[in-house]
Amino acid sequence: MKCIEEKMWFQVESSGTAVTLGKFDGLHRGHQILLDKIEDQKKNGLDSMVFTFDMPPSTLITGRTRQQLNTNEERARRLERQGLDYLIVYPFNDQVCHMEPEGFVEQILCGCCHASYLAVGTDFRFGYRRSGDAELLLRLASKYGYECEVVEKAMDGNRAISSTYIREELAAGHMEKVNALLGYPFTVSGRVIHGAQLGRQWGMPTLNLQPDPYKQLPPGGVYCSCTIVDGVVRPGITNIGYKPTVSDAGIRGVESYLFDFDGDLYGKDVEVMLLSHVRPEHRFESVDLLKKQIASDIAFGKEYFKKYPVKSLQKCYEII
Ligand SMILES: Cc1cc2nc3c(=O)[nH]c(=O)nc-3n(C[C@H](O)[C@H](O)[C@H](O)COP(=O)(O)O)c2cc1C
Ligand SMILES: Nc1ncnc2c1ncn2[C@@H]1O[C@H](COP(=O)(O)OP(=O)(O)OP(=O)(O)O)[C@@H](O)[C@H]1O
Repeated sequence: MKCIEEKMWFQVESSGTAVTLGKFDGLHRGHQILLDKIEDQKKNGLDSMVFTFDMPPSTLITGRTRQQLNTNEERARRLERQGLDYLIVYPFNDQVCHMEPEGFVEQILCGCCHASYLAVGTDFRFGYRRSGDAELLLRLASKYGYECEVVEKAMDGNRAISSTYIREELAAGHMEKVNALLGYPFTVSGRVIHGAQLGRQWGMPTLNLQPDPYKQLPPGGVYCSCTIVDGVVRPGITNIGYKPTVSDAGIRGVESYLFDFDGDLYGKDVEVMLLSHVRPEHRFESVDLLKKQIASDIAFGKEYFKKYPVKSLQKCYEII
């Protein structure tokens, strides 16, 4: 996958691209319909392209930085695994903000990206004050020589699936719902760092991650999880939080105990899939009480995985 980041003017080598546009935070089931559309255009000799911005457009306008379902790195990695040819992470600056919609189509989509096919959802907006929409893209199609497909929103009952909807469910810790809306398990990725090594002394070595500050996490607590280590999906149990019983550093981390695993993971890049909320994190009166509780969390997790098909997660990881 070719990634073009932070460049306002460029020319892709491809002579014709199939492009989908938007923020694509989460790459949820609705986004997946558009991704399938552009991949399908490969049969017509086009290269697939996702055109997105380096930060959500609302950030520049509201001045607030919102946490995301995916970090930009996670989004890029996922798209690359899916076989995308081009990822454009366009700078979202004042000049772009003030661009008229037709100018954007002519200069950027056609001029820089060589778009021959566009796929967007019905509510797609672009250009100055969001004045461009899917209808305009359809109207300009013959003038600029591209084909445009406008896709109906994928629904969950009577609510459209959107990144906003999924962020709400994630904030409530409803992992089953989050994962159903995404179409794959929500993951937190990071490099394994050193913890206080207490877990090892308790006979329960754990891997610790320091998640990206812009990554939205579910509420602190214990989750049944699977961790991808060197491409292998391993079941376990994860605590997200501050370890208040043993630490007052106030640093939120992600910590996983992998069942039936023994190995040195320091420095490795891993991904933790969060599958089901078990309980909130507590400050215990003593370390002994915490250890007892963790033993019971582990027993609970092992029971969970007797019912949950880990094999399907391995498959899901290999497909995406
Ligand atoms: C399944 C699980 C549940 C945990 N629950 C809590 C908790 O409720 N409260 C807490 O203070 N720490 C909790 N912890 C964090 C422990 O305090 C931590 O694992 C221990 O201090 C070892 O940390 P270390 O990796 O830095 O050595 C939990 C850890 C795991 C793996
Ligand atoms: N449920 C859906 N079904 C089909 N297409 C969708 C769906 N949701 C978004 N899209 C389309 O995917 C592209 C990227 O969407 P984008 O990420 O900007 O929106 P979103 O998921 O609705 O996020 P937000 O909640 O932040 O508005 C757009 O073309 C959009 O119209």
